[in-house]
Order: sequence, then structure tokens, then C-alpha cells
Amino acid sequence: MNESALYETLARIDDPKLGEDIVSLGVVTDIHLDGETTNVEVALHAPHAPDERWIATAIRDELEDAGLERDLELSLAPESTRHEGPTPDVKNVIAVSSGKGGVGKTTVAVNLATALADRGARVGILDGDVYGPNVPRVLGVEGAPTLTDDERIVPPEHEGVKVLSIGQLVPEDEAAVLRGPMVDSLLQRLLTETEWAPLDYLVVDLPPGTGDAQLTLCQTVDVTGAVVVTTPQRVAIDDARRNLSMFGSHGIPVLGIVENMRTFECTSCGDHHDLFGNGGGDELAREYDVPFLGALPIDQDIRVDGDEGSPVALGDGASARAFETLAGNTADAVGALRRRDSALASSVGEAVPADESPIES
Ligand SMILES: Nc1ncnc2c1ncn2[C@@H]1O[C@H](COP(=O)(O)OP(=O)(O)OP(=O)(O)O)[C@@H](O)[C@H]1O
Repeated sequence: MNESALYETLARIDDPKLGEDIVSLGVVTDIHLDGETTNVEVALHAPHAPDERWIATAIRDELEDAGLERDLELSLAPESTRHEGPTPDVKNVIAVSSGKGGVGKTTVAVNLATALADRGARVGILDGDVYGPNVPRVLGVEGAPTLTDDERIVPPEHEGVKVLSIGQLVPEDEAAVLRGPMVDSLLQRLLTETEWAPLDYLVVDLPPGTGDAQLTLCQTVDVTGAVVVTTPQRVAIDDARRNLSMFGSHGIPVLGIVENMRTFECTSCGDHHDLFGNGGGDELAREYDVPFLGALPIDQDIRVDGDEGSPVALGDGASARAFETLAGNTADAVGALRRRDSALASSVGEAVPADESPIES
């Protein structure tokens, strides 16, 4: 079998999200037959995402069926389509946002980061909520950041997650009175002067609302996409809508919507109660044509484990499973967005030849 026959073989594989085959989409960037070995380079960007694992397995299966020895190399997308993180070795930046305060944004950010790390990804979390820096407490981090000889910040690591918060550097009462420009420059430092790399995902817990702080943060690092957290009730959904409009009008991609505090299961009678309503998040996702990433129950363990600094995602109950699903869906949304961007870039001729850009991962 020659290389063009192999392209045809791999064109039988349809992308699980984008509805086109992976060769037309440019996911297969190069095929090289070398004696007994076949090298297939693929542009996949969301490590440990279920969809991208599926694509890699499907390619291996096709090669096996074709009787070829399997040797699959992964390559990054052409330079022009890369989402620039704070450093080149931070592959994806996920901003977790909410229109309304208190809907569980920090809880989702911490458990999302933990669940992504639990899947095997290299993860960091930046607490960008300067006025309520709760991430270290919810994650249970006690260590403080240190400095390298050239004054770069080294974040402590906990449960496989690098974590940095303004609360670790500035006393909480001082952080609460910081003014906008000081906040911006501090956050910029935390993003760009920190030894984050190498990371697959940097999760950023944004302050609630739709102000300058959110935008500055998103634009400073060129976020891959935002996850919008809401509770099901009308007032939270309305605020989430403002959040979505803000991202839309500034060209910041939305990865999807999370509905937190959907149902409460009574431990005595087993009945389910929709204390704040049900389904507002799905409807919003449909309205804005963005993915619905998952629903999380109202669960006392989520609150207690958050207070105790032991993320519920690390457990094995229903809430842990819900966060596991959420992490998989979020990584899939990152992957779909990046593959779509690569396909668009190559269709308008921006792609550089694969042999000039591949980077093993
Ligand atoms: N699904 C849930 N079930 C039970 N308690 C929850 C759930 N989600 C969040 N909580 C609790 O609700 C409270 C607020 O959550 P959290 O701090 O994550 O919200 P937030 O949106 O980040 O708030 P802020 O606007 O202050 O930044 C916390 O005590 C948290 O433990």
C-alpha cells in the first residue's frame, strides 16, 4: 500500500464532532511509509480527551486492518492556528466564568482541574478571582509559591495540579481593595511570569460578572475557550446570557455551559427535587448553539469537600462521576474547537507544510 492509498483508508474515519472525515479536516497532517514502519502524523490538541483518544484508536485499527505495523506519531497544528497560552508549552487555557456570583464557579473550576489531572493530563489552575480567592482552600493547598533565581514564580502542586492564587501572595483584605489596573498587572504577572509549563490545560477561575477584569484576563493569554457556569434559575440564566454575549462580542470562543445545582436527591426519601429549576443550562446551550457540558447535582458532599479542601471529583460517588463526565466533555470541546480552527486555517491556505511544523507530543 502506498501513501495516497493510506490517506484514502484513513478518510473512512469521521471526526466524532465535526461531521467530516479526518483527512478532509486536516487532522492527518502527514503519512510516511518507511520500510516496515508507518508514521502517521495527526494534529490533535486536547490530551486525554475521549474523542481524540477515539480518533487515535480508529487510526491504529485502520492501520492494523491494512496489515501495516502501527507507529502513530502525534504532531501539533501548524503554528498559525495555535492558541497561544502564557508560554508555548501551555497547550490550552480554559477560562471558567459565571455571570452571577455564588453559582459554583470556583467549585467547578477546581473539580474540573482535578478531574482533568485524574484523566492523566498535566493541569494547572490560576485563581483569577482576586476579590474572592478561594481556589487554594477548595483544592486544599497549603504550600506557598516560591521564586526561581531569576524571580519567576513556581506554583505549588497538589493532587497533580499546579495552583497559583493572588490569595497566596497578597493578604485577603489587601487583595479586596486592589484597584483595577493593579489587579490587571498582578494577574498578568501570575500568568506570564510563572513556571506553568509544561501543561495540557491551564484552568483560570475568573471573577464573576462581565467586567474589564474578565476580558483583560481572557485577552492577556488568548484563552482557548470559556466554560460558563450557571444554576438553573431564571436570574442566573439571564446573567449567564450576558456572560455569553460578552464572550461573543469579543471573539472569545465558548466551550460550553455547565448547569450546577440542578437536582437534589433527598437522602431520606430518595426523591429528586429541582430546588432551582431544571434544564435552563441545556436551553441556553441550544439558544447560543454551544455544547452543554454537563449538569451537577446539589450535593452536600460537594460543599463539605470544598470546605475541607478535598475536591469531590477525587471520590467515587455520583458527583465525582458527574465531574468526570464534565472533564471529558470539556476536553472534547477543546479538541473540537482546535480541530475546527485547524481545518479552517488550512482551507484558507494558512497552514504551513507539515514537515516544517510537527512537534511530537
Ligand atoms: N453542586 C453543589 N452542591 C452543593 N454545594 C455547592 C455546589 N456547588 C457549589 N456549592 C457550594 O456553594 C458555595 C459557593 O460555591 P463557589 O464558591 O464555588 O461559587 P462561586 O460562583 O465561585 O462564588 P463567587 O461568586 O463568590 O466566586 C460553596 O460553599 C460551594 O461549596
